[in-house]
Amino acid sequence: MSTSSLLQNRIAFVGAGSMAEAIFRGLVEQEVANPQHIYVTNRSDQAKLEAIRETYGVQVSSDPVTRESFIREADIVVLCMKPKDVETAFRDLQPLLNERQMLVSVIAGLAIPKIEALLQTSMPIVRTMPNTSSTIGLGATGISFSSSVTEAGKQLAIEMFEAVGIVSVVEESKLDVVTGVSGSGPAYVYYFMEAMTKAAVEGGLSEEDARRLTLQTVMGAAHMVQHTGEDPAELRRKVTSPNGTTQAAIETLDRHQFCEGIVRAVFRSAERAKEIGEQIAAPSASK
Ligand SMILES: NC(=O)C1=CN([C@@H]2O[C@H](COP(=O)(O)OP(=O)(O)OC[C@H]3O[C@@H](n4cnc5c(N)ncnc54)[C@H](OP(=O)(O)O)[C@@H]3O)[C@@H](O)[C@H]2O)C=CC1
Ligand SMILES: O=C(O)[C@@H]1CCC=N1
Repeated sequence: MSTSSLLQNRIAFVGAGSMAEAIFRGLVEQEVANPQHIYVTNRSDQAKLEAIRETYGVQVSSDPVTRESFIREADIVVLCMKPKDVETAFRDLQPLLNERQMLVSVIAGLAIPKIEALLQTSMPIVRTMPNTSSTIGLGATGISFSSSVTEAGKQLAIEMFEAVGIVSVVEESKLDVVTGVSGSGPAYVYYFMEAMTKAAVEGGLSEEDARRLTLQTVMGAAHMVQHTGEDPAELRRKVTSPNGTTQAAIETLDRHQFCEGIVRAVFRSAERAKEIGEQIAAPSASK
């Protein structure tokens, strides 16, 4: 029997896409929240909501009246829409919110002061950057808090994201870097896997062998870092015999600026998060 304090809370998800589903799935499967106290709403995709209700036993609605009462009654409101939909969504949300509620945002780049300005509120706000691996409980989430979040509120938010993986509490100014590292990060690993598989097939392996060998290599390497506690650099050294095959491969990666490419990608993602946040209009510009 779970003793989670989240169990006492009503949680409304505004947006029912991949990030929202990853989070409420974790809450339901880990039994840290009561499915009957989880409300899921979206803009228009009723079929998606029905599928969610059937799968997770949570309450769903895109009917405006029910949706409004879900949000008004919630203790925690989780903002899970795309940045491009923020202005419209926030306009509808603003009259439904009150200062005893806590807001949790997963929206890339959208800073806490901007959320406060758009919603004209000083209610407690938790800004997060999760990733899609939360779907299978292996998420990595960066989290930060507005000054009005209480210690109990912080614990609730941490508990929410620990239900789907690990959590690092960081200063808000660091959340864009978190976006570059772990928010977008799964895509870099998938891209690397695509390249490995392509090379394997070009080298004459079957698609199936190429995929199996690539997957096990990535999983094995990640588990080695976790289980041995050794630095990736040290583990790499153990694979790399002097003047052997791995050394030849790493030298080739270096000639193609592999490391620099990754570093630049992380910072470009972080920069893009900031741009996206800045492009969401301030209240005066949206009127
Ligand atoms: N995907 C990722 O890897 C990550 C995403 N994020 C952030 O998570 C957020 C959501 O991304 P993701 O889940 O991928 O997006 P999806 O497109 O999968 O889902 C977006 C959801 O928002 C709903 N929505 C749109 N407008 C409104 C509105 N006005 N009111 C209520 N609901 C609305 C959509 O409803 P409908 O379908 O009915 O239109 C849909 O359910 C983004 O802000 C993104 O920056 C953060 C970390 C990682
Ligand atoms: O690509 C994006 O904008 C979102 C945010 C982090 C991961 N995906």
